[in-house]
Amino acid sequence: MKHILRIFSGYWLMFIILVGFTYAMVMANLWLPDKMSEIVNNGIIKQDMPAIWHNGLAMILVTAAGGLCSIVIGFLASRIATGMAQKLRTELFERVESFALADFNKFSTASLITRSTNDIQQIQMTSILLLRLALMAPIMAIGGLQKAIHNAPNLSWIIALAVSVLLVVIAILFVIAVPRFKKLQTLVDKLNLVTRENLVGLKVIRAFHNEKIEQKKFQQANTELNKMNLFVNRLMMLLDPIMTLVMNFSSVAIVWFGAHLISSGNLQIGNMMAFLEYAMQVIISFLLLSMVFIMVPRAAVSVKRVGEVLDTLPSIIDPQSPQQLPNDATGKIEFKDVTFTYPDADLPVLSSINFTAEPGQTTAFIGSTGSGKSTLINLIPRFYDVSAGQILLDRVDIRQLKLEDLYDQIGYVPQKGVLFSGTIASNIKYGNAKASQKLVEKSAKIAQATEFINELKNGYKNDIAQGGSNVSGGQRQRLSIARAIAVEPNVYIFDDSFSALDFKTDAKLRSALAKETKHKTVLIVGQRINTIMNADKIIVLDEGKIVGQGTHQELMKNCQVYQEIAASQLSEDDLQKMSATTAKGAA
Ligand SMILES: Nc1ncnc2c1ncn2[C@@H]1O[C@H](COP(=O)(O)OP(=O)(O)OP(=O)(O)O)[C@@H](O)[C@H]1O
Repeated sequence: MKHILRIFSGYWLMFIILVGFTYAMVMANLWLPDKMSEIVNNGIIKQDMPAIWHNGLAMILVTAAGGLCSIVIGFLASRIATGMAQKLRTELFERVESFALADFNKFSTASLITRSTNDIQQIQMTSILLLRLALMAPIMAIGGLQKAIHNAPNLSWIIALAVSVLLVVIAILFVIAVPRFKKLQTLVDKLNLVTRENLVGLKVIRAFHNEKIEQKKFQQANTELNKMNLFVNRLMMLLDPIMTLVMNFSSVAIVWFGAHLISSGNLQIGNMMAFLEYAMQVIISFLLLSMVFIMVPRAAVSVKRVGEVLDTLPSIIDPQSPQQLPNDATGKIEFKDVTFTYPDADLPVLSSINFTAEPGQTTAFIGSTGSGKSTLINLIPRFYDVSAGQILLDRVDIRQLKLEDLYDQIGYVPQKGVLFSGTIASNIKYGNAKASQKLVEKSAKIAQATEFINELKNGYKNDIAQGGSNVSGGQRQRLSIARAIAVEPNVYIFDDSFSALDFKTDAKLRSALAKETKHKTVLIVGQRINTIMNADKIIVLDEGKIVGQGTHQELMKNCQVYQEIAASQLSEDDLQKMSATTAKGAA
């Protein structure tokens, strides 16, 4: 709630104006029945035409003023509520953007989407309702009650009875509906999750012909949501006939008992008519107030869900007193006794990792799947922080650096090429907005992307669709590599980033890259030995531990895990050729 109040405080002036107009509108509405009473008592009964004209004209003017106030209230309420919703959405988006990967795991992606769309929509709708009704209803109820009692005190019990019946009905609805509101939002989350999974995995679903199963899953989530929506809406709809009944019975009772009072000379017709109107105003006010009471808990669920995201502080942030990298920073990376455990996991994925990646050298990582290669290199851009030990960049602990300074040093190429909607050029410049066209073209050239870019109708200005879906996997990888080169970093991280390239392109790219990265620190995760065997240093991982470090030749001699990987990937012929080369090198 503190976030809502904080954002709301920016609209205090509009709110004060809204309160003023609300007061004026209610006063206008409360003034009208008295005038009508005067028309009946003094104009119609006493046949005083000027009184009818005079009061009638005044009523028209006041009605027009009340209508005008209502329009202004509607306008201000919408401005405040939609402005608050926009601000909330922005804050939520910025907070989610600042999350470390560990923070994301606290919420599912689907839930984050529901929270920033559906939940905020819910808050917006309730805010409009609150601003329009929650202020008006109490003033109208109290004012109407006062006026009604003033006009016909003997009939006041009818209002008390009608309001009591309404309150009992609303209390029952409240108790049944409120717990369902929370469930409703969770079901929207679930539907989003199924939809998202289906859209992302569409190709796989088709290929395995699992449309029926997926449709069933979706149907189930959809039906559950539908049932809950139906239940809640039906419950709320009950209010309508009950309210009509209460209002009609109240009118009949007022006319019935009022007629008796009139015939006994204790009440004038005009006062009874005014009482009737005031009674309706009071009943409607209570009804509006109760609607607000029902809507508020529903929005409160959404406020809580949005608040949970806003209250989650990003776990990886700039240090309080950041250190500077030395002026002669070269991109040397040192892992010192690094251990890492994923949040919520029991056992470490990496333990006692010690190595140095020198500038001007390529350090490669190899190991069976799940041995921790990606996890290890993901620690360098601080996607996660180490659980123990230290990672140093040019002798400075990376946690002591400003995140911006750290990212400026790193050119990261993920396993799966990710592009953003825009153009080829905007994607290459993604990490370095100031990159000149010359640098963009040079980066594309090294990444072996020039050939296919030149074939495109608009070249570098060619559109890239959302997620890069209009380019092939290999082209996406090449553009991701160009994007990293355009940053001109000191440290390159390639997380198995060459897997979608054909043999010829791979060779050309590596040779061009070698020239560009001559003085840089290059870290490569590879699945296949022949893609990393020329590295200056190969680090062999097994179950999160380093089991070998050295060149290909050294490891072939003294690292059993490496030998096993080599035996499983290379033919007898290759191995013999390699050992001959090794022997020659040794001699
Ligand atoms: N977000 C995560 N939360 C919990 N455990 C994870 C997470 N990501 C990976 N792991 C676990 O950490 C271990 C190492 O995974 P990692 O992706 O680093 O291996 P890898 O060597 O890169 O594998 P591959 O070659 O298949 O990509 C695996 O057992 C994996 O299940």
